[in-house]
Amino acid sequence: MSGWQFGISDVVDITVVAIVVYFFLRLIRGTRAVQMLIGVAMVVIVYQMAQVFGLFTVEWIFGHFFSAFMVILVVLFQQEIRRALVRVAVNPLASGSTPTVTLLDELVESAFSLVHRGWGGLIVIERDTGLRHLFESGVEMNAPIRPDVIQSIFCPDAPMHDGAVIVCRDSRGGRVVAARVLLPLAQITALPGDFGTRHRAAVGLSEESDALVIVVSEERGDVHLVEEGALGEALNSRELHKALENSLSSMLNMQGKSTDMTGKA
Ligand SMILES: Nc1ncnc2c1ncn2[C@@H]1O[C@H](COP(=O)(O)OP(=O)(O)OP(=O)(O)O)[C@@H](O)[C@H]1O
Repeated sequence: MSGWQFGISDVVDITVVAIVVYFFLRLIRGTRAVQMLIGVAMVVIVYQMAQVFGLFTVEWIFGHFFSAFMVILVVLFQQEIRRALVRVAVNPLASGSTPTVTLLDELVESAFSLVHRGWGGLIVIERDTGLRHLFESGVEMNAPIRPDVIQSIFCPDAPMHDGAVIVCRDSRGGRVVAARVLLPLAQITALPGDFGTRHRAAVGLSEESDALVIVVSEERGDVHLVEEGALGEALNSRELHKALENSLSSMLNMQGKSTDMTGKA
């Protein structure tokens, strides 16, 4: 013990482990992975006790269980691992542009133009997590984000009204870069029973990425903003504008950029 030295590399070591544990716990908080983790912990405890008390057969069985442990962990936590990797693989170009007042206005007007027509819609706003892998399920396009464009996509008679549109920010505000995109669905238990697949798709994508999703309900005629796997309250246009502004400016994490969004000098 006397020869033990605590150096800068130990501080870095402990800090990195603490950060990894913190993000892991944050990632699995409130998910079924917590129950699975408790189950795994119980198996480990039983194995340790079998070793201490010399229970040969139990130790043998659990020893074989642990030889396949890594495979079991990957299978059990595949959803969480996928979500973590997608979040780590952030899009380095996405945060290069500022959401302008025009983008916020256009998003809000587009969503409520669907409400006024009694149509449903899903508008995904890409943030740091790249969503290009989802484009394959839909149709790539390059159109300005405007109420008439969004209406022409989500009109129930239009061939591309099913699925979601994806909006990317650019120097002029934002562009619709894909339509008719299929999103991953959240677990059926993630939402109250009166919400259907449109809302489940919004929650599903926001569980595995940092995208913001505006859901316009065809049935109820209300608008929700979905972020980090949580479906917020129904919002009016002012509330939606405020919520988008908050979420997009917190993503940029730069005070000065909110000036651009509000348009105030
Ligand atoms: N995986 C998915 N990805 C993207 N969009 C989807 C997905 N699944 C369903 N949708 C969209 O949701 C529509 C069906 O919505 P549904 O009525 O089942 O859900 P809902 O949540 O009750 O919505 P609403 O309140 O608008 O009725 C489909 O026509 C399709 O456009």
